[in-house]
Amino acid sequence: MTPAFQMPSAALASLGWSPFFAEQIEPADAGLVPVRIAVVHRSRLMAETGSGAQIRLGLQGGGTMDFAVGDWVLMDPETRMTVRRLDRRTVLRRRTESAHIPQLIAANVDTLFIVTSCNEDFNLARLERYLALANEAGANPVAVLTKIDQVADAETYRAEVAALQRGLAVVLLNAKAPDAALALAPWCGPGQTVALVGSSGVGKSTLLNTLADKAPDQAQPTGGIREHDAKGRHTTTARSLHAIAGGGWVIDTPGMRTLHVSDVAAGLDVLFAEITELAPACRFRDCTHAHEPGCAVQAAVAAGTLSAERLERWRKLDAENRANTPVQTGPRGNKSAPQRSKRR
Ligand SMILES: Nc1nc2c(ncn2[C@@H]2O[C@H](COP(=O)(O)OP(=O)(O)OP(=O)(O)O)[C@@H](O)[C@H]2O)c(=O)[nH]1
Ligand SMILES: [Zn+2]
Repeated sequence: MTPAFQMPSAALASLGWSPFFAEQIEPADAGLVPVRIAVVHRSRLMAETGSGAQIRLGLQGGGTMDFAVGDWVLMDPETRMTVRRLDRRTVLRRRTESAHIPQLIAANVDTLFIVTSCNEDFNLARLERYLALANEAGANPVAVLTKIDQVADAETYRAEVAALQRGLAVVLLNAKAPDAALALAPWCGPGQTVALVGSSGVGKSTLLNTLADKAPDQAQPTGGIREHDAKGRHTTTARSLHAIAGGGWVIDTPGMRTLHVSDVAAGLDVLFAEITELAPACRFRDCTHAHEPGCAVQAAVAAGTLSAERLERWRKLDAENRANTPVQTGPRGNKSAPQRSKRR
């Protein structure tokens, strides 16, 4: 009935629609229209339709908690009610200290720009936290190092960051320079969705404004001119989907003070692949790579092929992840930290 389902229009494709979503359409969905969530407010949703306009979506009971910016939903075009959400290709989420349920950050993100500055914010352990999040989400991580104009030796950071994960792309830029968007162009383009994450003040809003090529009156306030609330926190906390000049979509996220890891076991395995791959050679299947005899990981440290600092950072993140991740099954329910996974 709706031609969009048989053959997605160019507009839908440029909005990020792909066979992954088209395959979820069932005969019973005839007449419904796919739209993409652009803003999630407490009690309402705004969506992009592919025609350039945002519309307000109605909800069939329940709040907006289960929706993330970037989600695809099927809408009844007459009532503009949300009928159902399509399965996500990727999903970024984090558990805040107080929340029992992981909070949704963004959905269907192809590339995660992990933004850090070459000055105060620069920290390998912090980058590893974001990498674990990206890996777990299924998004391709790209490390974006800003403020290269403020340090003398920006290039020296490149190799350190690239070594954090196999195949990791690293981009160095001045977020305020007009050519900043050019450096990120390989990951942007029609149908591509990127998200910006990182600490407060590293240049995410500056990059967003460059990418989205916004008129000054529509621009996201940046650190210099931003208002703060009574607690001294930034007031811009909403995340939203913005069109990128030249194609693609960018989702901004509020600056995160501390990213606690949880629910990222698979993400850590990808990040620390060199450790994950050595573990099967350890004598004990549940080796903690700390003091056990016959530990292949400790042997690699002794041989100089694995740095002790890297192993220590793995240990810390792995322990934090286990402590913060509730057990899904088992008689004790959500009470205890999981047992060591059997890696063999
Ligand atoms: N010199 C220089 N200044 C930058 C660069 N990137 C950002 N800034 C400045 O740093 C300050 C903070 O930048 P924002 O873009 O607001 O940082 P943010 O990451 O969006 O911060 P939150 O919104 O709090 O998460 C602003 O004054 C920017 O102008 C850069 O590459 N070089
Ligand atoms: Zn071991």
